[in-house]
Amino acid sequence: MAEVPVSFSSLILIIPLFLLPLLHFIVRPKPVRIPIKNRHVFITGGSSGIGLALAHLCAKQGADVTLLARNVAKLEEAKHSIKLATGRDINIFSADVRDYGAVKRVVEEAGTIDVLVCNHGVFVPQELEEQELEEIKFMVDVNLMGTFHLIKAALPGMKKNRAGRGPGSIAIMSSQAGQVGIYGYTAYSASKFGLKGLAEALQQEIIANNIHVSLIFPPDTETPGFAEETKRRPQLTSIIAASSGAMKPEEVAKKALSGIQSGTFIVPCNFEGFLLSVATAGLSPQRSYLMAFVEVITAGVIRLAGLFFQWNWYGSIEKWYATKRIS
Ligand SMILES: NC(=O)C1=CN([C@@H]2O[C@H](COP(=O)(O)OP(=O)(O)OC[C@H]3O[C@@H](n4cnc5c(N)ncnc54)[C@H](OP(=O)(O)O)[C@@H]3O)[C@@H](O)[C@H]2O)C=CC1
Ligand SMILES: CCCCCCCCCCCCCCCC(=O)[C@@H](N)CO
Repeated sequence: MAEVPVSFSSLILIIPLFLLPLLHFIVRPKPVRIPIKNRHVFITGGSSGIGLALAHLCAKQGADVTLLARNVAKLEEAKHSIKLATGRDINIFSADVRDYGAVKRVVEEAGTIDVLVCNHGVFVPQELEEQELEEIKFMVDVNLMGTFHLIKAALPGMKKNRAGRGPGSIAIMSSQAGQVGIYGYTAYSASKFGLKGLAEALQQEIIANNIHVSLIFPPDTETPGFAEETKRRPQLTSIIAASSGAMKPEEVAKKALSGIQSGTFIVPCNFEGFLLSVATAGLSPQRSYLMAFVEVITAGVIRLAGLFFQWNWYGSIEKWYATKRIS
C-alpha cells in the first residue's frame, strides 16, 4: 500500500486550517465593542501624562469625562485645557486613592460610570536594599490598594445600572514592568504584577454583568511623572528599560483607548510590548482568535527570544558591577 506523503508544506497549511476554526470557537470571553461617545468615562490620574492624554481623547470622541487626582490646581488646568481643545466641560474631583472613604464619596457624586480607567500611579525606582520601607509601601498602597479602592467603590453602581447602558469597562494601567521584573523596580513591579492577578480574577467575576476588563502595559512614556523618575533612576534600570522604545503619552492613550473599545484584556502599546504580551500570555483570557493563533504557534520561539533578552540584561548587570568594582 502506498504511503500518504505528508510533506512539510502541507502541514503548514493543515495546522492553521484546523487550528483557526478551533480557536475561533473556544476563545473566551467572546468579542465585544465598547462605545465611548456619550458615555461616562472616569479617569484617575487624569490631570497629568497618560491619563490627561486619554481624557483629551475621550472628550474629543464625545464622552462625559470625570477626572480624579489629588492636586486641585493641576485638575483645574486639565479641565481648562480640555475645554479649550474640545469645547466640552468635564467634572473634576480631588481625592487620594489611598483614602477609601474619599474615593467612595467621589464615585457616588460622579454618577454611574460606564468606563472606569484606573490610571493613577507612582513610581520611585531604587534597589530594594536602598529603598525605605515607607516608599515601598507608598507604591503598593497607591498603585495596588488604590485600584482596589476604586473598583470596590465603583462596581456596585456599574453593575446595578448596567441594563440599558451597554457594555461597561474597567481599564487598569499597568506597565511593561508589570509583565517582567526589572532591576530597580522591586516595589513598582510587585505593585503592577499584583494588578494582573486582580484583573484576571475580576474579569471572571464581572463578565456576567457585561463589564469587560482591560490591562494596559505601556513602556517608558514621556510624562511629567517620568521626567521626575529619571532624575533618580538607577543606571541599570534605564539600560534594561531601554529594551523597549519610549513613547509619547498621546500615543499610549490612543493604544489604550482602542484596547478598551475592543474589550482587549492584555493591551500592549508598542512592538516590544506586543512581543511581551505574547511571551507572558500565560492563562490570561484572549478574545481574538488571531492573537490566540499567534500565541500558540510562537510559544517556543518567543520563549527563546525572552531567554535572549535575559542573557542580554544579565550581561549588562555583570558589566556594570565589574566596572563599579574597578572604579
Ligand atoms: N510614564 C511612564 O514611563 C509609564 C507610566 N506607567 C503608568 O501609567 C500611569 C500614569 O503615569 P504617568 O502619566 O507617567 O504619571 P504622572 O506622574 O504624569 O501622573 C500621575 C497621575 O496620577 C495622579 N495620582 C498620583 N498619586 C495619586 C493618588 N494617591 N491619588 C490620586 N491620584 C494620584 C496624579 O495627580 P496628583 O499627583 O495630583 O494626585 C497624576 O494625575 C501610572 O499608573 C504609571 O505607573 C506605565 C508605564 C510607563
Ligand atoms: C520576547 C520578549 C520581548 C521582550 C521585550 C522586553 C522589553 C522589556 C522592557 C521593560 C521596560 C519597562 C519600562 C517600565 C516603564 C515604567 O513603568 C516606568 N517608567 C515607570 O512609569
